[in-house]
Amino acid sequence: MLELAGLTKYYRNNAVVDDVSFQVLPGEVTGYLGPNGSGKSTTVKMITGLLAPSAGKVLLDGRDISTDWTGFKRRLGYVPEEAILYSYLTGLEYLRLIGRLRGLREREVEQRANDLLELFSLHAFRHGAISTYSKGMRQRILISAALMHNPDLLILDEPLSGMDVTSAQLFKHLLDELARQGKMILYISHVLEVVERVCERVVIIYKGRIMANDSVERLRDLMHLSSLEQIFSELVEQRDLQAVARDIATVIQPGRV
Ligand SMILES: Nc1ncnc2c1ncn2[C@@H]1O[C@H](COP(=O)(O)OP(=O)(O)OP(=O)(O)O)[C@@H](O)[C@H]1O
Repeated sequence: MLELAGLTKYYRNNAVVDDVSFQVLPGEVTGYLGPNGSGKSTTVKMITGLLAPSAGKVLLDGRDISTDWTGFKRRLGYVPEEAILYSYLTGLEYLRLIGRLRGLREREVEQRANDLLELFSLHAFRHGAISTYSKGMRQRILISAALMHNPDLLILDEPLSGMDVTSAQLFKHLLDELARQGKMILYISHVLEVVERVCERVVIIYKGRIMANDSVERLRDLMHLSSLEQIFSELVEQRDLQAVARDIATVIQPGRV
């Protein structure tokens, strides 16, 4: 089990992640949902070791991950929000590189890289440079790379961005399958409909604080609302979007300055 315990990050005197605690259980896809700027990526950066927390800790199976980064990273598969890839490598070369860095045996590297490329419909493009790939293809390469070493913890930051409908459906089935195998999966998104379809449990964050942590079903029951979108707008203060849209349209009018 992955556990966040009182995780906090201050920038200057401002807590952008404020006492965040929740668990990611094996066999479940846990959604981490919040609007832009709510603190999702900052939380993920603390889990993956890219940022040091101001307070709190992250535990994997009861052990503070900062006491054994190497052991933790061996168990982690991470799909970052921004695709940072060696774009001059081909898809196959990239997966080989990742497999070797992950310490897989050469035969395993070849087998898994080719199998994943095939299953993600990238095999025909395996000898093309990643720089020539579309956004959706890059995303599928990133997901393949995260799966190469068969991690038991997966952290996926907006993994569907740029993916077409078929790839997205395949990905949803894949998450179900990986959860059934007992993996821990944390799925970060600001897209409500996606989280609702993909996750059993959802943690909602707003302005750095947890607003809700429950199963999608229970949240619906509690709030007597049918969709996560309605629940979300109940939980977090919504700006008057129409008024903001009107203001934007007004400020760009000629003759205002
Ligand atoms: N290095 C930094 N210095 C100061 N403030 C920061 C820094 N990084 C992030 N923030 C602020 O922290 C808050 C949370 O940002 P974060 O990127 O975690 O949000 P998010 O939920 O991931 O948003 P998005 O959905 O847009 O990716 C934002 O208000 C952001 O401006």
